[in-house]
Amino acid sequence: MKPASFLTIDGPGGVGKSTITSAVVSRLRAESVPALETREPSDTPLGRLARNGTDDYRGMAMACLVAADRHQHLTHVVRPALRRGEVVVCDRYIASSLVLQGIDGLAPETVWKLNSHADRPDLAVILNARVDVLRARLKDRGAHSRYERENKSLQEWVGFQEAARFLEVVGVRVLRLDTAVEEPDALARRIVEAI
Ligand SMILES: Nc1ncnc2c1ncn2[C@@H]1O[C@H](COP(=O)(O)OP(=O)(O)OP(=O)(O)O)[C@@H](O)[C@H]1O
Ligand SMILES: Cc1cn([C@H]2C[C@H](O)[C@@H](COP(=O)(O)O)O2)c(=O)[nH]c1=O
Repeated sequence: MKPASFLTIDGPGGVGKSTITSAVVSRLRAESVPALETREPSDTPLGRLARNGTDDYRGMAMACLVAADRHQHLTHVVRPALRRGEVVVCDRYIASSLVLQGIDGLAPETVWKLNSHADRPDLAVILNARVDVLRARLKDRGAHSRYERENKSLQEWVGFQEAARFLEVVGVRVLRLDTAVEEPDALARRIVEAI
């Protein structure tokens, strides 16, 4: 199997995506593997509009906004880094669209079609954790968005299990990890081993 160079990390709000993305990148760099840490929505004006706009944009409008940002991100950040030979580790990608835009009422097939020109990850990591753990982490840390404020942890927990199956059916390699039972460093080690 070819080593994964485009790695995405998705899962419910508060599951530990940002923590584990950083831990994976640190571990890769410690092993002298050049790695880029990035995220979606991206840190561009379009990405900021999506990240800060979850109260203003819903359904198809939000799905199009995050898909447009995804293309901007792929063109200006992800593909150039891959061409330089870096491993790209992206906090949130298409699985988040399948689940969150799904919660807004879109069918997975619609979201997938909208993202049909977006690069497929070499490895899609899907993090999950028991709903009580997700809720406790969000309560401690505070909500980042409408999805987290509206107490959607159960829907996200189910949604990411379904998204993992959907991605496997369309041929994406998926790694499922439970962040309620392992510490971030142990999870990062398992992800780097899977690369
Ligand atoms: N494996 C883990 N074990 C214990 N606590 C964790 C673990 N991973 C993350 N946490 C804690 O859970 C909280 C949420 O983590 P983090 O912000 O990385 O989640 P996230 O999935 O990126 O959230 P969001 O979707 O809101 O961006 C943080 O306080 C973090 O320290
Ligand atoms: C990639 C992606 C993101 N979103 C939304 C979900 C959140 O409200 C923000 C991201 O913020 P977080 O701190 O990472 O939780 O963007 C979305 O709705 N769909 C997507 O595909």
